[in-house]
Amino acid sequence: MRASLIQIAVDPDESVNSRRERAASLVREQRGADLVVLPELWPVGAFAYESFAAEAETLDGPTFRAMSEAARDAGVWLHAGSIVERAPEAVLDGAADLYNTALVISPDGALARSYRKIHRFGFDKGEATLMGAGDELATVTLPDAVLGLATCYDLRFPELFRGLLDEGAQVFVVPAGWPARRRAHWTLLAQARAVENQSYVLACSTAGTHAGVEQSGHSIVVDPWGEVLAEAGPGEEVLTVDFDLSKVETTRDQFPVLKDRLLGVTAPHR
Ligand SMILES: NC(=O)CC(=O)C(=O)O
Repeated sequence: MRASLIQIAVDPDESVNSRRERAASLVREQRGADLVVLPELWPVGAFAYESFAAEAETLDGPTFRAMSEAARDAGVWLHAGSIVERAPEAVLDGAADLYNTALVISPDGALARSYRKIHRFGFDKGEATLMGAGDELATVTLPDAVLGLATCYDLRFPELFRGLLDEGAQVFVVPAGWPARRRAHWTLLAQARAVENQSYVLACSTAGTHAGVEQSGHSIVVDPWGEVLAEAGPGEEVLTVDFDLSKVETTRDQFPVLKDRLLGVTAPHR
């Protein structure tokens, strides 16, 4: 499989519309990739809390439309990162208004799956205060691979990844707006999730600085043995990597730790 991770910069001197157009042209340049990945909340910036309500959109809103056209033009599967979703059910009493929602788009431009981030970042109160929590695991079956979806802070919660593994995931895709000051955790957690689940991890962060938070960049691709196959630098960059999906099965066969699980096993593993 060939994956391209678009580590787009989210500096505040660029408008959301301009970044959307730029992201769409970067996606169009990835023709030939099997999967293209954008980061978390790249239209607005993951820490730009004061802009969330104004930039919130529905699942068929401007980001989806721009990304859908770009995916179709390039003929690629696109994990379009996440958007601030304005939820249609918010009119119901007590339902959350906003969610941090990831979108996966098929090469014909259709929305194949959305995923509402389950673990909201609560350390600075922003996301956890402003957004609702998702409550559903999400996998997507591509022609060659089953993707498991997680977003940013989710990377710290191994039980989410075990749940995705039990639903058949072979490749975890993790868009993020990860802060540079915790970059050591980013790399370590991506490798840990890969090793413990004998799966690929494609983790795509934003670059740049917004709302006073320097973003880590350093998007990373880790194989099922925990080896780093490719890692970006700190700035805007497209990280393209070819990887062999059969390594998931060979790793699970040759070093069958997943067969030795005793606790919380909900599905058999080869
Ligand atoms: N912002 C996040 O979702 C996660 C994060 O910053 C972390 O360190 O974890």
